[in-house]
Amino acid sequence: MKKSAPTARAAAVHLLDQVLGESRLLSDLIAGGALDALSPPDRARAQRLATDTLRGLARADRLLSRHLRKPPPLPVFNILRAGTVELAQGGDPHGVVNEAVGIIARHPRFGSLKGLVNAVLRKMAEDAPRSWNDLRVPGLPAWLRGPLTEAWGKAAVAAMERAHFAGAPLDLTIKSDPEGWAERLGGIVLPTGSVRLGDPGQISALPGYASGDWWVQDAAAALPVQVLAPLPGEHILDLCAAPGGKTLQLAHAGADVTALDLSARRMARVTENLARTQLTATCLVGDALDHRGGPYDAILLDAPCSATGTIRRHPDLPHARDGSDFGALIALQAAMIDHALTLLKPGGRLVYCTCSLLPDEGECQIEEAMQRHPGLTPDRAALDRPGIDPAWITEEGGLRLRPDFWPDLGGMDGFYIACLRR
Ligand SMILES: C[S@@+](CC[C@H](N)C(=O)[O-])C[C@H]1O[C@@H](n2cnc3c(N)ncnc32)[C@H](O)[C@@H]1O
Repeated sequence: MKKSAPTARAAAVHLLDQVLGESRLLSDLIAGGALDALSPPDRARAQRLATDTLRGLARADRLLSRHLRKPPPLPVFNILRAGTVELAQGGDPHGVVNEAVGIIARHPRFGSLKGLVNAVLRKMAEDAPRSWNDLRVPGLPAWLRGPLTEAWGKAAVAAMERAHFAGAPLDLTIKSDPEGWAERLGGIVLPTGSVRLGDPGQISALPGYASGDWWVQDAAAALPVQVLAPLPGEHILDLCAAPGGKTLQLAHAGADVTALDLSARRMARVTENLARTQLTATCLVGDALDHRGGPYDAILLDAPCSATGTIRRHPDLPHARDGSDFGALIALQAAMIDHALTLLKPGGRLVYCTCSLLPDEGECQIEEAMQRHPGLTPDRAALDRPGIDPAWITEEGGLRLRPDFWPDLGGMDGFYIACLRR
């Protein structure tokens, strides 16, 4: 018998099973082809439903707990969770309940629980739209909430949790004429020059995508290159480059860019992005710690990190991670800073950044690097850029960005950025 084509809802539930059951990240699952059997609009729907469900998981569980004596097996629970979130968002009860029942009916082990799914989701059809907004904003897990509260205080963490729950708009870095593109795409120009769109729909269908006039990049993620301030013809090493948003900025500024990343699969994205935007860079696959090139006028080190600054867009992260890899990442970041300094021209600049909210991956790295390397100094003047609030500048001379900043504009990713000179 021919297997029926997967639906967006079934694919979303399967993603949830893997994030919550196997601690897999959505980005890895999607890059590994998890949604390839779907049409582009269904792919977008499945991804949206999975991310919305992960964002609202605590609320969905709270509502469901009123009608479940104990948590059901994970695949059943996830169908109920996704259904509850869809219903809370105003999904058509008939369509949501029927398809959820159909998905569980086809499940090889839990098909017999279709009656439960039907009964509970019918109750959710009444409860969820009515009660959803009265429920508490979902909090971060203890492993992350603890260190963040220690660093930023309770009120700031509560504001971050609100920002995580609100999700993220789509930001674009524009080659030229941000005002014109903002008008064309129905967005706004942010104080730092990025263009922000509210509800963009299918990104690849937007004007300017195919012609390479812009690329997707959170406004905070666009700042490290603004701080580095590349000049035409400068030799610049982009040490952890993929998927390449910052490589594109450097190349667009006219720098002679060498872009390197450990992952061949992710580096292929850099090559694709360069081709689409008609920009050039030398692309290398390899370990940053083994790279022997230069000396370079400037180096951008966007080091691998906990990515805790990107939870607005990646609500799977708190569910799929537990912080056990932080120690190894912090050690790798320090080793990368030390190695990058060996590749820099005297007087050259190293911009270090991480999309992390943890001072151990930001402020502390820079303080410790300056202790290890006498003569290394923070370039505070480099942080004096349009749209950068002086209140974001830290004691040791870096820039701390948080998701709860720009609350009226829709927030920004969490980042730490410092420009060092030697
Ligand atoms: C934060 S991401 C970089 C994002 C990128 N700069 C951008 O703007 O699109 C970190 C990158 O570091 C890469 N990476 C991890 N370990 C590495 C290593 N030892 N050498 C080089 N790259 C590494 C990962 O593959 C990942 O692409």
